[in-house]
Amino acid sequence: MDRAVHVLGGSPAQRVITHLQAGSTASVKTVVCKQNDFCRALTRKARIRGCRAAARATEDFRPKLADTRRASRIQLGSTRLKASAQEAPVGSQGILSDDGTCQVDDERVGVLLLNLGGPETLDDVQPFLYNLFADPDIIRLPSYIAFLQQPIARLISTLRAPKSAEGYKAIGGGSPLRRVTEEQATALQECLAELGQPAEVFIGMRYWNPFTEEAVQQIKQSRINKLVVLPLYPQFSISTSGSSLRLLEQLFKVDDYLLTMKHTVIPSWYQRPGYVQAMADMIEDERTKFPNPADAVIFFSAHGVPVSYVEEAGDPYRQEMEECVDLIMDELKLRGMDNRHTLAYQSRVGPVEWLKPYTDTTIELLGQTGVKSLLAVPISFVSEHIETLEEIDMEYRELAEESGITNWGRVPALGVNPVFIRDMADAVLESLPFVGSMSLPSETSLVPSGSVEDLLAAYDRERLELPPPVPVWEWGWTKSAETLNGRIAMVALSALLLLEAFSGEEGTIFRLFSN
Ligand SMILES: C=CC1=C(C)c2cc3[nH]c(cc4nc(cc5[nH]c(cc1n2)c(C)c5CCC(=O)O)C(CCC(=O)O)=C4C)c(C)c3C=C
Ligand SMILES: [Fe+2]
Repeated sequence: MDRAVHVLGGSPAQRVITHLQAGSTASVKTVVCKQNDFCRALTRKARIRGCRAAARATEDFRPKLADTRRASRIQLGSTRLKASAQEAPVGSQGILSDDGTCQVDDERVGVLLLNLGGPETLDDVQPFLYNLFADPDIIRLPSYIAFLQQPIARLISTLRAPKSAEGYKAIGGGSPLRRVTEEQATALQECLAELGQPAEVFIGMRYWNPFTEEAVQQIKQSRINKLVVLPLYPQFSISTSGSSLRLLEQLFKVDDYLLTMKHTVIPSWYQRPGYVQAMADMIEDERTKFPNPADAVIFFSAHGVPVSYVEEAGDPYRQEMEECVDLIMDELKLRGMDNRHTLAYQSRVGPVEWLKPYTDTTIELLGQTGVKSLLAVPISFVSEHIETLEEIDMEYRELAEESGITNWGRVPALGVNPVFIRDMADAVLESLPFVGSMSLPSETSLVPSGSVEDLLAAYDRERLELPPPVPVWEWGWTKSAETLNGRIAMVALSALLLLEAFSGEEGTIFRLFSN
């Protein structure tokens, strides 16, 4: 079958040569290259192969590349070398024949699991926190004080580290996130193989080992040419999947191999039937452990985000979370369980307002209103971690008991639950037809104006055929007075933090961040 080939530049000679070496027929129409030797190599290779038309066509275009290191899009002439874009990954094997056709084969599928990462030892806690707070998607500073991001991250991570370390100590001295994510990767890889789709599964953590940068190197080494990016967060948030995708975008933008690799993103998957079913199964199991299961309040506790993310920046997190809870409750109702339920947000950090209701105040309130049985369901994450093992199992359980709740239960995180893993494998299989390389010339930013819609569009040209895009979030200043007030507060906060840091006294800000 003839397939259109689009070759993007970079490490150019090698690419074209690889492209010309094996395989069979496809046609090449457009070549985007960064450097002149790309064209030179193409010419040489075409000559060696006796492909005169191709040699002439590429030679003709060489002068256009002279004096420029910027990418250029070159139409190679429709009759000699035909190509339309976005179908053949660089690195795929192909041969260019005299009529300018070249076939592409050798599919190497990869799945990149994105996750947060967590400190593995107590010594890792402060540097892990530094990486987290240095992320502009976690602490969003106005552009004119963006240069303070790193000093602020250093300060807050130092202030918070003792409290965080206490939590990690209580759960065995480190986060289980890496181990669980590795188990999930292995299970997913095995499941995909069983389903007849061999794929290599990689892990890219945002703030700790194994870092996303390493995953990306492994993807290159494995010469993956079809990549499915799967953030391990069921619901999308700017602060989690958004941040990881933004980092990935930066890494892709500066790497020619990755820039042209076919890939797609599954931005969120809270609505997938397998995930909903797996959650309902786990809730059903734990519910039966209560003396009177029908009385247990099903208490969904999600990791919070600052309210400004949702109300100013358009983060779809709260909406996706509420829909997710509704879907799980619908499933439980279908199974004959009509328990009362509630959703609250935990783990707030720092002095700003976070999504409400807060988990702690809701537990107290439920206790005050006479609730005796409570089943906690961690909803925003699929692995055990500090927020489930320490915050829910220890802090909130204690608070529940103090509030008069006598029967406590907690649904485990999904981990390698087979229904869940199978659903993730299905999600990968379903996304494969949408895998396509990026269409944008490499000098253009892949995230043109920081909107998530554009970000996803850049990652997946077929996005519109996938479930509807998440709403746009805006960067920088907006005109609303509230935003302005928020920004001013942030500047004031930064100033206070610096003042406290220099004075060496523990003031309000210290207490806010270290609690
Ligand atoms: C959906 C999940 C998560 C969202 C949303 C999220 C936002 C978010 N988190 C912080 C600050 C911290 N998070 C920390 C740990 C942590 N966060 C998540 C998940 C989400 N975070 C997980 C799974 C973990 C635990 C990882 C582990 O080690 O087990 C921490 C460190 C722990 C602590 O000190 O409490 C901080 C700090 C912010 C500011 C934020 C949104 C802006
Ligand atoms: Fe967090």
